[in-house]
Amino acid sequence: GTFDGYGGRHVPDALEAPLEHLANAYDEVANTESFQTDLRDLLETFAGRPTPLYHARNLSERYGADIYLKREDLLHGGAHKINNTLGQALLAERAGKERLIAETGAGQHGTATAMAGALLGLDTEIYMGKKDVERQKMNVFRMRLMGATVNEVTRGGAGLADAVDAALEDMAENIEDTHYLVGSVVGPDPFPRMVRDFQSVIGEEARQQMLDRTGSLPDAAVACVGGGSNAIGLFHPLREDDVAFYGAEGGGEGEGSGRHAAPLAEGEDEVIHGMKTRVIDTETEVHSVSAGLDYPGVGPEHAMFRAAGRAEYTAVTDDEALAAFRELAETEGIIPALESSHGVALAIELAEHGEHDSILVNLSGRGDKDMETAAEHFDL
Ligand SMILES: CC/C=C(/N=C/c1c(COP(=O)(O)O)cnc(C)c1O)C(=O)O
Repeated sequence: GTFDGYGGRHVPDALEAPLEHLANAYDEVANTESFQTDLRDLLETFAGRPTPLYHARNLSERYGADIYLKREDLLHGGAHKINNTLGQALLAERAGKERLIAETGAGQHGTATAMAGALLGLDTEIYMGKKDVERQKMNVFRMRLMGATVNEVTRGGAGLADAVDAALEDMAENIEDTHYLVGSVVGPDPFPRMVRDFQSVIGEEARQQMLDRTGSLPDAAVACVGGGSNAIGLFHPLREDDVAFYGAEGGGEGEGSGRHAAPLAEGEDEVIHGMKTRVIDTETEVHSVSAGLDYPGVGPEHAMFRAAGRAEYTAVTDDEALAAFRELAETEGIIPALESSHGVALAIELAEHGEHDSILVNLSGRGDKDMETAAEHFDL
């Protein structure tokens, strides 16, 4: 489970065996007809797949390029996270686990985990930084409404990385009856490749939809990058194609500000949360206006793509993301999540510079959860 030296399983010995067991269980079950049938049925009838590929005509006209949006914002729960939580929860159920735990920042992964837990009758506990509990209140309420316990994490920076730490500790203590449903392509093997496989439904659908709609593949694929799961889900099925990849990271308050969440564009090679990957440096304070990008590390497959020059990663600042958030709302009547707004901002920049004629953007989630934050920035 490595990606050209990135990834791996950098964990205490006590976790080696349980993770090897999970990896074997995944490899055995994931490709069986029965598992795929159950997962496909839930993705269709519970989550609402396939998601539309929307041609954003107004935005395309404004910038002189064909911009297509993959509408993961229309999924049940409002983001791509449900693709992964249904897959992992089905695995956990088959493994006889009685309890799900998860980390969350934007509360979308926490909500999607609570949905899967309620659906399959599994006890669910979500670890969420105090800072994020306060800025994603609607999602905290939704999780509790579905019977999940939301455990407010106050250690460290009370953010997403601290929630991951707390969840990893819980996993180590309760491995017998508990599955840690990791919310992005991060953590020790098998999590990055397992989450990638569950999110690849995005790129598989979008690839076929582009061919059916336009007769060809897009010149470029663009997605925001927090842990990296919606981006890798779009990129991975296209990795052999002649399609340029652009990842938009949380540039926070900008280069030199010392406050960002852009490990690929501005970090260094390090180990974090059981994986060798790119991490922001120790002098930088992890920050993003969007809770879902507010994480100091990133999936190892992206570190590999960056090192191989297969993808280009750009730090998109809070202000640039907020501007794109508002522009999409006004231009297309679609309110994106603040996370997804980073990808929209990068797509607009690419279109403006005339680098590509057709650009496919992953709209990873909707902005309902961000209304309070947006109201602090826009006096409407
Ligand atoms: C797992 C922690 C990340 C969360 N969300 C991340 C997120 C992201 C970034 O996560 P990745 O796709 O894994 O990079 C993008 N779009 C939306 C709508 C998100 O909610 C969460 O807790 O909901």
